[in-house]
Amino acid sequence: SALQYAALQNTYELHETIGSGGFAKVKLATHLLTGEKVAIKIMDKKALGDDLPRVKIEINAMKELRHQHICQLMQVIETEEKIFMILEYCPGGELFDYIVAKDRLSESEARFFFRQIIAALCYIHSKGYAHRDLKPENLLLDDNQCLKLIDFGLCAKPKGGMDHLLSTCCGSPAYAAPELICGKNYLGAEADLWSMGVLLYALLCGYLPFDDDNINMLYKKIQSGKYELPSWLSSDSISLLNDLLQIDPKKRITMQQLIFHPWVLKGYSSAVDWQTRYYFKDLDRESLAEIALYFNKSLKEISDHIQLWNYDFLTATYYLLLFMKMQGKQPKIKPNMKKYSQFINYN
Ligand SMILES: Cn1cc(Br)cc1C(=O)Nc1[nH]nc2c1CN(C(=O)N[C@H](CN1CCCC1)c1ccccc1)C21CC1
Repeated sequence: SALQYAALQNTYELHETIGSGGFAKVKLATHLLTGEKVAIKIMDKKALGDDLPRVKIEINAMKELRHQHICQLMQVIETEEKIFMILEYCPGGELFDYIVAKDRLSESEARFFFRQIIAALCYIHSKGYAHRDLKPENLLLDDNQCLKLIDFGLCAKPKGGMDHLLSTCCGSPAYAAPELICGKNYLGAEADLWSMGVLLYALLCGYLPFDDDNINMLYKKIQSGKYELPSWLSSDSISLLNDLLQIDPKKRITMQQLIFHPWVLKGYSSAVDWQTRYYFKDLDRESLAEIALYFNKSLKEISDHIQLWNYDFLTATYYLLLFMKMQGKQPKIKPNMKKYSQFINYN
């Protein structure tokens, strides 16, 4: 009911549900000040139970990660019963559905997407995180064929850095690395690279390399490391799949080798440009000025507030104005929203 979401009053207008998973649902919404679409992930704290720590892990990770191929977290609202995560809206839906609709992708289209996936994971690993739940359902398309990675609820940031061993067995079985499913300690980055191999196979073939309705049979297939090579696969594709789907993580290709692999470079003049294009050293003055004007505050007051990055309504407004600018739109606050300014308590 409308009352349930008092926390979003005067700031977002909610529309239809666009996704529902176990303990959460995602609704399309409009950020009223800019008119921009956002996706709001709504979780009930009671229903979450002992999954609540996973949400905190996801929120803390997403606050640290800013990259053109990661779905941007813009605001977090916590009430007695609910947690709301306001995230970037991706109007293209899941990569999973895109592959299903096309049956399978051509080698060049698979390469176009796989280079984006490499960029996202290379960036995440460089920040000390492993995603651990890579699959086409967790890669969304925006409105110009760009992929955005989501669902960081299973990610790990080992205390001792990326060469620190992990032990939790998690993620989706069909994408899980052999060392992960047999309970050994493993390195997050190496497990992500295996999942990238499964993902690449899914892009190129339209089905999974290891699949079985019986979980134990599935595990045996994964641990065998044997998978079918359909006739349409090129020898370059076969060689890259072989490098990624190595059962022994120490024989598996590393991220540094992957970004220079011949298959990844084929048809491109440069290696994967994995660094983030989001520049936050200095804040964007035009966006700050727009906010200062609207709330009748000084540029310095707004700039100091945004620098706190406390993921309140102002943080979301700043992100959205910045994204509008990146898309070549005027970063403007809608004039007819003037009447709301006195109601909006933005933190
Ligand atoms: C499906 N779809 C179709 C169109 Br058109 C747009 C979308 C769409 O979902 N767009 C979209 N933009 N931003 C988001 C989404 C979906 N979305 C999601 O976070 N979607 C995930 C999807 N997971 C994949 C495997 C299990 C659940 C989700 C997580 C919990 C509950 C429901 C959904 C965000 C918020 C980040």
